[in-house]
Amino acid sequence: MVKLTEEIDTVVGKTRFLTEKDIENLPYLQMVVKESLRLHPPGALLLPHESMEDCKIGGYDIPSNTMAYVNVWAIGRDPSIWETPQMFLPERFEGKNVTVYGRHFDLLPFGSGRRMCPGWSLAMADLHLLIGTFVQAYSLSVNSGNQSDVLDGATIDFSEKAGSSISMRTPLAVFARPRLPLHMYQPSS
Ligand code: HEM
Repeated sequence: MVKLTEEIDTVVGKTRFLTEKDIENLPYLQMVVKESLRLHPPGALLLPHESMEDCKIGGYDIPSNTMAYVNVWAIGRDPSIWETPQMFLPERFEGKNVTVYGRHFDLLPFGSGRRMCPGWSLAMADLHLLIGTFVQAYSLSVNSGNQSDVLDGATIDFSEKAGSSISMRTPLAVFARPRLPLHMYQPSS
C-alpha cells in the first residue's frame, strides 16, 4: 500500500485525481491489479468449454464432446508455477511481460480464445481506476487510530467464500480518511 501510494503521489500528485491516461505511467499499480487477479480471480472457474473433436492436452486424451472446467483460481495458486503463491507480491511481475489477456496460460482471469471475456478491457480500466483512485484518495486503517495500517495482513481475514463469483468471507470493514485537499471530494457541478 505504501509503495503504491508513493507511486501515485509521484506520478499524479495530490491536486487532481488519477485518470485513465495515467495508468500507463503507473507500473506498480498495473502489477497490483495483476497480482490481485492472480490470487483472487472473481471467478474460480471459467465458463464450461466443450471439445469439438478428440484432442490431447498435457498428455491426456480428451474425447470430443467433453465438458472442461478450467480452474483459474487453482492455477493462480499452483506452487509449480508461482513462487510462494499464497503471498500477495506484485513485484513478482517486475520485468516480466505477463498479461491477463489470454496469452499467458498461467494467468487467465478473463479466459482465453474466442469465448474469453469480451468485457476485459472495460474491466481492466475500471480495476486500475477504482483501486488507484481509492488508494490515492484515502488512508485506510482497521482501527480508529490515525495510523494507516490496512496492509497489516495479520488483522485482516483474506479468506474467501465460493459462489458464482468469489467474495471475502468476512466483509472488509475499514476506516477511510481523506488524504487529498477536501474540496476535491465535493461533487463537481
Ligand atoms: C474483473 C472483471 C471481470 C472478470 C474477471 C471476467 C471474467 C470472465 C470470464 C472468466 C469469462 C469466461 C471466459 C471463458 O470461459 O473462457 C467471462 C465471460 C464473459 N464476460 Fe466477463 N469478466 C469481467 C468483467 C466483465 C465485464 C465488465 C463485462 C461486460 C461489460 C463482461 C462480460 C462477459 C460476457 C458477455 C461473457 C460471456 C462471453 C461468451 O460466453 O462468449 N465481463 N468473463
